[in-house]
Amino acid sequence: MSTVPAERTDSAAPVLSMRGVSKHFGAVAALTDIDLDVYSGEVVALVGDNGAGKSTLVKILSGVHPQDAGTVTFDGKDVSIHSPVDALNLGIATVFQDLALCDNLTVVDNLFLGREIGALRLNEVEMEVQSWKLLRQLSAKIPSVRVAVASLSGGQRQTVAIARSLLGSPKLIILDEPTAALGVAQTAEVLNLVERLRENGLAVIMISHNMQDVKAVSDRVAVLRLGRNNGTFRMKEVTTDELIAAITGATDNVVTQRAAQSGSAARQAQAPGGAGAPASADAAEEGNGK
Ligand SMILES: Nc1ncnc2c1ncn2[C@@H]1O[C@H](COP(=O)(O)OP(=O)(O)OP(=O)(O)O)[C@@H](O)[C@H]1O
Repeated sequence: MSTVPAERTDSAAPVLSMRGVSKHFGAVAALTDIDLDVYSGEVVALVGDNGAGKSTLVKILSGVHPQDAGTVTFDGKDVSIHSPVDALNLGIATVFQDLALCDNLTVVDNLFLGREIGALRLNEVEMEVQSWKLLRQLSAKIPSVRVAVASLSGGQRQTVAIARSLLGSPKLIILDEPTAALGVAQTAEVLNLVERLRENGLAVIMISHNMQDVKAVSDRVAVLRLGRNNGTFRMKEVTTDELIAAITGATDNVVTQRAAQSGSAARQAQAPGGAGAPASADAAEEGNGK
């Protein structure tokens, strides 16, 4: 298994940087000491088994839950995200699985719900023009913006939800299982859309349980296991088996090796004579590729 962490070495700063982020729910440690970087113009898949902490991480970034510890840096500034409005104002948009669309309203109405154009009298024409502009930018296949969202396919509904999140001009868009429950053609449509987001320079975090989708569209993949980082990999350099091993814990990766090595170094240092601790610590540093 690859033990090289996929940290980027280019000079651009990440748009999102999380360091040491932890979150407890009572006695449950949902996240412990999480680090995550996401750059503009890249898609990072966030994967992990059920209960690994993916939703909790996303909820911290979208202002649903505050973290207990750690820092979040967004667009070069340390930020505190106390509410969904804070997240949106910063430029972090999240499309949750339920999509939060109103089925009985049209595509235009859903896109502009709560931010209608026109103070006293709605400017329907302008909203329709803006809707088509937005959907064209995403190469979206929507038959008409005047049909009720209820009549659209799952992929088209996902498209409308993503387009809606773009109206606030976010820098980071988080997609929570965007292809869950979609057929083959609709999945392809949504994955194309994710590529458009990347082409438009957005940073994208995509939660997914589907390794095919992850491989198809991600630049990097961050694995969570039991609420901790369990490796970040460049998509081109990792096999599906390696990813599954990191998700299930079937194979140790650099993070768990490092923790084990630090533990054994500490134990050796406490042993009579204490020999070996510095060498083990060095080995751990080398193993981390630093
Ligand atoms: N509001 C909450 N109250 C109590 N415990 C919670 C809460 N939200 C999450 N947890 C716990 O935190 C841990 C991480 O859950 P989380 O939903 O973040 O995982 P996940 O990776 O998104 O899982 P899934 O893929 O099943 O959605 C789990 O043990 C879960 O039971």
